[in-house]
Amino acid sequence: MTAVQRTEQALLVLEDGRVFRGRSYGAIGTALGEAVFSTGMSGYQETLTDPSYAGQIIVQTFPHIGNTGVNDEDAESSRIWAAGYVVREAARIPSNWRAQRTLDEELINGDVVGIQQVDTRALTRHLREAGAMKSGIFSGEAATAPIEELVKSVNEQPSMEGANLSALVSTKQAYIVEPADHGFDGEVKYTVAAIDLGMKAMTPHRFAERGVRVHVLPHDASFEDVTATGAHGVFFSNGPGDPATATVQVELVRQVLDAKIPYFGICFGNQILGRALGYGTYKLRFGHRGINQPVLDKATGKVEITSQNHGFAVDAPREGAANAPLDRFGRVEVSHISLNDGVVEGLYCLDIPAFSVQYHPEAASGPHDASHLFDRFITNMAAAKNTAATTTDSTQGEK
Ligand SMILES: NC(=O)CC[C@H](N)C(=O)O
Repeated sequence: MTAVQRTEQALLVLEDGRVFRGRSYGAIGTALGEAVFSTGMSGYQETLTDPSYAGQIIVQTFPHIGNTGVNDEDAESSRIWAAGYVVREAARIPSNWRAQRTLDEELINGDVVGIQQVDTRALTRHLREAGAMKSGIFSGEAATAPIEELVKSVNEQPSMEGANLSALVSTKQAYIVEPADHGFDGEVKYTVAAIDLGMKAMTPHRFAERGVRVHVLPHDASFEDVTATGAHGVFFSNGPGDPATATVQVELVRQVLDAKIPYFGICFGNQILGRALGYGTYKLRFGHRGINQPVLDKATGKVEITSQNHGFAVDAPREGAANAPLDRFGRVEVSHISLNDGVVEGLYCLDIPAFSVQYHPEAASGPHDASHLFDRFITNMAAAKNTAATTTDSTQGEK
């Protein structure tokens, strides 16, 4: 592993004209995206390769990044999806027995432009007050242009509000994740159809290790594609972009709910369930990103420390059960709320087998407090399977 001292000048430019100066990190050139901060103290490899970060420039609040290098096992997808990367101090020499490359090399290999030596505390305070905003990193030749020109190009990029990024990150082809390949050697009893809107690799793994076969389907899968898999339940993944643009997916979820097929959604999948039920979604000022986000489970009163990465949220009433705006779906409860700011972190349907969370129970990286939600989904699938079996038996009996 080579330790390179980087000396090229780099600039981080925000849409409001504020400029932070630093040194280059990773690839040299220009990166445009929405500047957001993440409070995770570890797990930078998983963060960078999480497809939900497409179109975003990540600012790490933890001041020393790259300490444990990068390995071939911890990536959450086949590439870095973050549009750019901002750190205070980049580790020059990683130290970990699993490290295979430096993070600097990995950013260069992925052609991801970064910046180091930035006062990330000042930057985070600014984003916290002013909100996530359009930004750009410019290094090498690109950093020599007049600041007004850089601010202009930052402002000309499309906004995250209204962005539909599912086609960009989703698998082009359906594929199957087999429990046997994930350490499970029992009988496979359940099949899940997982709609990939930018799914992290750990998610199908969490199903497979519990003996659930996962048919991963592209973002535009139809209801027929879903039923053709013989799925006992339908899962919608995390993913980048504005949930207000997920019209195709919202329609599919409504068909799934109408058919009373068990549904489980994570993050984008929570926002899509919210919209399918008739609620709106809105953009948060600066979002929740990190692996130390406290959430209250209202049913048990327990607090889960969770992994999160979202800039939008569902707008639903937080007190008690109420009929969904589309009342054919019956009663809905906001099941989880953020203990930092009261934002909706989960939805639970009382009359149909559907629930979702805004955070990441697959936890890669992050604490495993919420992994029991995968078991809850399996319980819902078991109940639906039993009901189907009983109905079939009694119909046969009547004949
Ligand atoms: N991780 C996710 O699924 C993010 C969902 C959505 N793109 C948001 O920013 O809120």
